[in-house]
Amino acid sequence: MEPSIALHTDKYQINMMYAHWKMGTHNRRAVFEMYFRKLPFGNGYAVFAGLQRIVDYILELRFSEEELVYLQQQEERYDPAFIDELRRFRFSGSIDAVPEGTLVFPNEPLVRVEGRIMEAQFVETAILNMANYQTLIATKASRIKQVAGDDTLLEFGTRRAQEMDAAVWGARAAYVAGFDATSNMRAGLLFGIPAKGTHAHAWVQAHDSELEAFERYAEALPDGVTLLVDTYDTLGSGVPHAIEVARQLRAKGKEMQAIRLDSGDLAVLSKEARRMLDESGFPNVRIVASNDLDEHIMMNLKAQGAAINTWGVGTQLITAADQPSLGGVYKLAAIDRGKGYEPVIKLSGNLDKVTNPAAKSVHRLIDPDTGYALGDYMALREEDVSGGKALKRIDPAHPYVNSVLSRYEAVPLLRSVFRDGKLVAPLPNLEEIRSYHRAQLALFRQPYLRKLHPEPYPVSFSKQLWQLKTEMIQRVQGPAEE
Ligand SMILES: Nc1ncnc2c1ncn2[C@@H]1O[C@H](COP(=O)(O)OP(=O)(O)OP(=O)(O)O)[C@@H](O)[C@H]1O
Ligand SMILES: O=P(O)(O)OC[C@H]1O[C@H](OP(=O)(O)OP(=O)(O)O)[C@H](O)[C@@H]1O
Ligand SMILES: O=C(O)c1cccnc1
Repeated sequence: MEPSIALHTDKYQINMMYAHWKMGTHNRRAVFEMYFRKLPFGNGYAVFAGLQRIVDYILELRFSEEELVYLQQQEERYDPAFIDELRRFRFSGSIDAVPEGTLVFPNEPLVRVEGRIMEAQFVETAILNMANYQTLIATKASRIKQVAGDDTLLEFGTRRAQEMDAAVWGARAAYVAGFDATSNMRAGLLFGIPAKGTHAHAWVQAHDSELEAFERYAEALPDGVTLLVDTYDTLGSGVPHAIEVARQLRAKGKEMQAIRLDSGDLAVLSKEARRMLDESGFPNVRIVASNDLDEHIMMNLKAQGAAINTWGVGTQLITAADQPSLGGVYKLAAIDRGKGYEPVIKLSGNLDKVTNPAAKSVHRLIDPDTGYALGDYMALREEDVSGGKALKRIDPAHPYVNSVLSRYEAVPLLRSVFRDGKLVAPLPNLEEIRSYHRAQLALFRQPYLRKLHPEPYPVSFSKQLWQLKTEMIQRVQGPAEE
């Protein structure tokens, strides 16, 4: 039994919603922004993903009778009139977000939610849940894609994924970042991702001999068959038997597509298998490799001259094994308590955790001569950044480092998704997102993209944003003593 998704939230959101309602402040307008503070995997960029699911969630957001009954049973003993308020609850606010597939950087607002505080606060948990996971997996997939280059990438992670949602949305995030197909049929059906598969060791084990298993498989699925050759002895029996079946197929006018290696030294085995296939007249039979692969092992295998054309990547990708979470946060930036928006700030002993006040914009500044991105620029939302006037750029970590830029094109990263509860326009489809992502990569010089020790990409503040932040910090802290 799956109730609706409205209670996919932390209880404290309901409690804050209730307290606002009780105090009569629930209709105050507020602006929240989602961002992350630190890039995952030591990468130089992240790939934003998760917006499609956020949009689906917002469109569906309403409390079912079952959920309302459950709320009434809580120890908080919410007022029945509040339960009635929730019965009418719909998201009526506005959302601006960075398109999926965009390369994004620390501290930039990626999703901005504006509306009645009881709505804008409430959606925090679900938005973070979706954007954090999908952005993490898209970023991991992008690193793997960098190593794979033009080789084919298959997403094999479902069996090791953190349950069903992670499997399908992770498969989608991987596809956004350049994977070519997934083994998950449901992801194929839901999102139109090409679905591909070979066979398991069990198929071979279920027959009296490996050759018989291969023959039967090729008989059943003669078009584009891939045979798993490592059940018993990869070079001693698996590859020779696959070659024999490739010959039988050719006699019937068909071509075997590939063999798959799933254990042992993938460099040595792939090179030797390649030689055997080539010498037998099958230079077009591809070699698929799998076995706990990630971008590091793949790079190593390439350095060893492995003859692998297709990479099946599961566990390490779908669980983001080397960094299993992205620390995206959702923070209040401004609130209207009756006199228009007031910016708010949160201080912290940890300076990285001090928030950036006010509703903000973020623009990508492009060099009109080269077409390359020069840096991103965060400003107050009402500042005009498009006008082509000289921009003073302040490095927020080192404010004494500032520069003025006069020749640039400014591309706003946040695009309108919902206005007053209505979806502004349909989101791009998955193929459009993939090609947009490729175009995004092409905007960046290689030093920002390299996997190891990338050059930090500059994200600067406008003078007004910097002044507001410093003034607010001083105001909250009080005057410094001499
Ligand atoms: N030439 C290579 N260089 C670096 N890493 C490799 C090489 N060949 C395989 N690997 C990786 O090393 C790890 C080896 O795993 P392990 O030795 O446990 O596999 P295996 O014993 O051969 O196979 P399995 O345990 O699945 O039967 C895997 O992650 C694999 O992708
Ligand atoms: O290794 P991954 O990147 O997660 O890719 C998926 C793995 O799933 C299958 O293995 P299986 O579940 O049969 O387990 P095993 O090969 O590890 O024994 C397949 O043979 C791959 O090795
Ligand atoms: O199709 C395959 O070869 C496959 C699918 C999922 C996991 N491992 C392998």
